[in-house]
Order: sequence, then C-alpha cells, then structure tokens
Amino acid sequence: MTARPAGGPPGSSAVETSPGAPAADAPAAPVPREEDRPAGGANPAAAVPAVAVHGVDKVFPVAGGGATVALAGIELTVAPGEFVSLIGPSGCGKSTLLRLVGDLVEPTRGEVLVFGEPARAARAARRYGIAFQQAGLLEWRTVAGNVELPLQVHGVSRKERRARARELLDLVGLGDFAGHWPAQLSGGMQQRVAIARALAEHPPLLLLDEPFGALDEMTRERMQSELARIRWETGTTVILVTHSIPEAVFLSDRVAVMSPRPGRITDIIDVDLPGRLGAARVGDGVPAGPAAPGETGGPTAVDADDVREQAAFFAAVTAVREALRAGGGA
Ligand SMILES: Nc1ncnc2c1ncn2[C@@H]1O[C@H](COP(=O)(O)OP(=O)(O)OP(=O)(O)O)[C@@H](O)[C@H]1O
Repeated sequence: MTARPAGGPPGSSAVETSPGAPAADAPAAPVPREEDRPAGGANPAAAVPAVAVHGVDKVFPVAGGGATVALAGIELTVAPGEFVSLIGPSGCGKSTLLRLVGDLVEPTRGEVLVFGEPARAARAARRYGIAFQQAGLLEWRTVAGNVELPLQVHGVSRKERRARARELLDLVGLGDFAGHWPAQLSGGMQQRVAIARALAEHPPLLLLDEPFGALDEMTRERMQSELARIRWETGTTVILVTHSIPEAVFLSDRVAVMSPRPGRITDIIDVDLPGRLGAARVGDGVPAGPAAPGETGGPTAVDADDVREQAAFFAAVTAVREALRAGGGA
C-alpha cells in the first residue's frame, strides 16, 4: 500500500435469512484471491483508460445569485477492471464527481472521457450502470421485472430479458426471489436487485453512490464481500462513493481522497491486501473477469474477516485516515 500524488496514472438490522442469502452467522462470503484470477493475455483495451477526468471544475449556480464551487481541478484516471473509491467529508463533491462520470451533470470546465469517449457518448452507448443509496426499485414490478426494466426499455426480447434476469439474480444470490415483490425483500436484498439491474446491459463501468449506506453493519460487510465477488466475476470497472474508510479499503485497488469543498483529489492511496484480488494485474493490463469459456471453478475462498483483520488492511485504513486529515477532511 503506497500513497501516490493525486492525478497520477493508475498502476498506471436486517439480517437476511433467504435461501439466496446466507444468515448472519454463516461463514463470510469468499473473497477472490489474486492468484485465483483467471489467466488472460495482454489486454489492448487497457491502453485506453476506463475513465479519464482532466482539469474538471464544477460550479453550481445558487438561486438568488452566487455560486457553489463543488469541484476544482479534478484529475483522475481509472484503468479498465480497476476498483476505485472516492472518499471525503460530506459535501466535498464525491457524488458530483460520480455524476459527472455518468453524464448526469456536465462539467463547468475540463473533460470527462469514458473508455476514450466523451461521457455523453458513453452514456448513449450504455457503457455504465449506476446504483444509489436508495435501491429505487419499482414496487409494482417483481424483482425480475425490475432487473429486466433497462432491457425492456431498450427493446430486448422477452425471452432474452428473462434469461438475463435469471443469470443476474443468480449472480447476486437472489435466484429464488425472481417472482417476489420489492416490499418482500430486506434492504440488503433490495440493494442486490439494484446492482443486478445496473449490470443488466453488461456495462463495463459500474458507478455506485453509497450503495450500502443505509444497511446495518453486518449486512453491509456481507454486501461488500458480494460486491468483491461480482466485480471479480464480471471484470467490471467500479467507481464507488463511500463514507466508510474500511469499506473503501476492503473493496478498492485505489482510494481517492478528497478535500472539503471545493473538492479536490488530495491523495490517492494504493491498496494491496494479500489474499485479495489486487491492483497489480490491472496495472499489467489484464482485466479482472470471468473464467474463459470452458474454464470451471471460481475463486478459492479467503475468509473476508481474515482480509479485514490483516495488518495490511489496518495500515491502509490508517493511510486513508491520515490522507483525509492532511487534506483537511477529518
Ligand atoms: N444540483 C445541485 N445544485 C446546486 N448545488 C449542488 C447540486 N448538487 C450538489 N450541489 C452542491 O455541491 C456540493 C457537493 O455536493 P455532493 O453531493 O457532490 O457532495 P458529497 O461529497 O457527495 O456529499 P455527501 O457526502 O454529504 O453525500 C454541495 O455543496 C452541494 O450542495
């Protein structure tokens, strides 16, 4: 785990007891290990960053005059397959930065590229999925109906939609809940449905804005392990906004630390946790991803608690906390 100056290139409670979700006292979900990651050749796409944010400022006009400078001089590059968290004090512009990447707001100055295209074009090409703190499920659609929604909007056939929803619900451990209504699910289960929906169109980039913020601690830790597995299985690039230092460290290859408003990225902390999928292969241009066709087996189980109890984990948590303090954010 090392600190790197901001803007540098990347390496260049609701206790669920459903059949699809282990009980709280069940063994923690396995955490993928770097050495179990499917082998792959050099990835030419790795030359193009998944996300490149250059010289971005965001100023919001204020009613009655004046302006809020939310972000100033943001530089951030995210490699394909990388998991990057944004952390910083309340109001520092984390969500605004995520929304800029997702083309939900426009920069006042600077450039946002997603897989080499302007964010607007990347959005039109459906290059990303997004999930927020509130799952935002439609109460009048079943769980499968919610997952199918983006596919339905984009004219995918009913048969294909059904098959994809089944696949995704299995991925998030809710295979037995396809016909349930959102109100019949716990908060954690609803959030899994939201993540499944965000992944419906195979987006290469997943944008997550505090997806576990409303969950109790036990559920939250289990969801983190699930997300680590999903990321490993799908090879999706992830940007996560979180207030939780341990969550950022557990999940991320790098943690971008932001200053109080106007938000700037003041530090970027590399996280390398032995026994967990690390950043090194991403830097080598080998994306995380599912096994090659015909390849069987998944990651070898490494207990998530073991990862959270190792010295490297505490060292990274300390490094992020110190970076927050140094940036004036803690
Ligand atoms: N649409 C908007 N119009 C005006 N101001 C906005 C808008 N969106 C965000 N802001 C302002 O921009 C600043 C950054 O907000 P943002 O939600 O990005 O921060 P954040 O770091 O995600 O906060 P939190 O951690 O509390 O969720 C805040 O001062 C906020 O009031």
